[in-house]
Amino acid sequence: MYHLLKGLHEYLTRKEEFSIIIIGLDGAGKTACTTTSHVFGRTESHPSQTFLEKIKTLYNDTPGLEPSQIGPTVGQNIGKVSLPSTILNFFDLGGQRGMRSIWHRYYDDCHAVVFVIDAQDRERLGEGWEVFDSVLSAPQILNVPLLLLANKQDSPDSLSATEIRHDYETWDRHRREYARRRFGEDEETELERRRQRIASLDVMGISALDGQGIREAVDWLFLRVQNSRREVDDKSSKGGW
Ligand SMILES: Nc1nc2c(ncn2[C@@H]2O[C@H](COP(=O)(O)OP(=O)(O)OP(=O)(O)O)[C@@H](O)[C@H]2O)c(=O)[nH]1
Ligand SMILES: [Mg+2]
Repeated sequence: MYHLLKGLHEYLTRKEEFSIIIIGLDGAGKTACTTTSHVFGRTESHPSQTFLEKIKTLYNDTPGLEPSQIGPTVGQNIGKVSLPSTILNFFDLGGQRGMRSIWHRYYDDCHAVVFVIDAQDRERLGEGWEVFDSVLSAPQILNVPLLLLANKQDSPDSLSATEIRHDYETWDRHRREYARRRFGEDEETELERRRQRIASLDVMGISALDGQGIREAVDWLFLRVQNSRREVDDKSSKGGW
């Protein structure tokens, strides 16, 4: 009887779990972790305090670390945020060039993607957009909620979320014009698909250091993963798959 009641209680109070990956160029400010980094079985520790640590600090009451303790992520950092009905599992992936090739391994199982851009580093925006563009076009995550975060809003040199969106759209227009001159017209369906993806893209300004915008970003993720789960459930109950 005890086991039956325990099982029933666990069933009724169980939380839905979602996986969210945090990606972007090295130095964008994704990390924030005292958690361990797992590199194909090896375990290393890279303490730092930025986006992920700020989330953990705000939601889990764990204190963040000093910025001086930040180190580049090798592999991944993991953060778990427990909300009343939901658990969000964040996977912060290393953004150095050699690390980016592992991102796609997470695509199949993630429920949302966060791409962090350093809004104060104008020199690396172009490199950031090239990488962002390849993420945007990855077939496994075409229908997965995607949030672009313009980090480092505490810095007076930072571009705002609106300016960051504009910069990406300008970069994208130039890229398409260049490709058209070199290779001819893009396929219409591909163009339309990209247009829709970019039009529905949400861009938010945050500061991982002082915390501005972090709660709004987590709220956005919470709502979007719930909604896309509901859409999937609706489709499968209607035999849509
Ligand atoms: N001013 C300011 N600096 C920040 C912010 N977030 C991160 N930084 C700084 O940016 C640098 C890089 O931060 P990380 O969190 O290590 O960057 P990352 O994106 O995890 O980099 P990789 O692990 O190499 O992919 C550190 O020196 C941070 O202190 C922010 O919101 N504002
Ligand atoms: Mg990192």
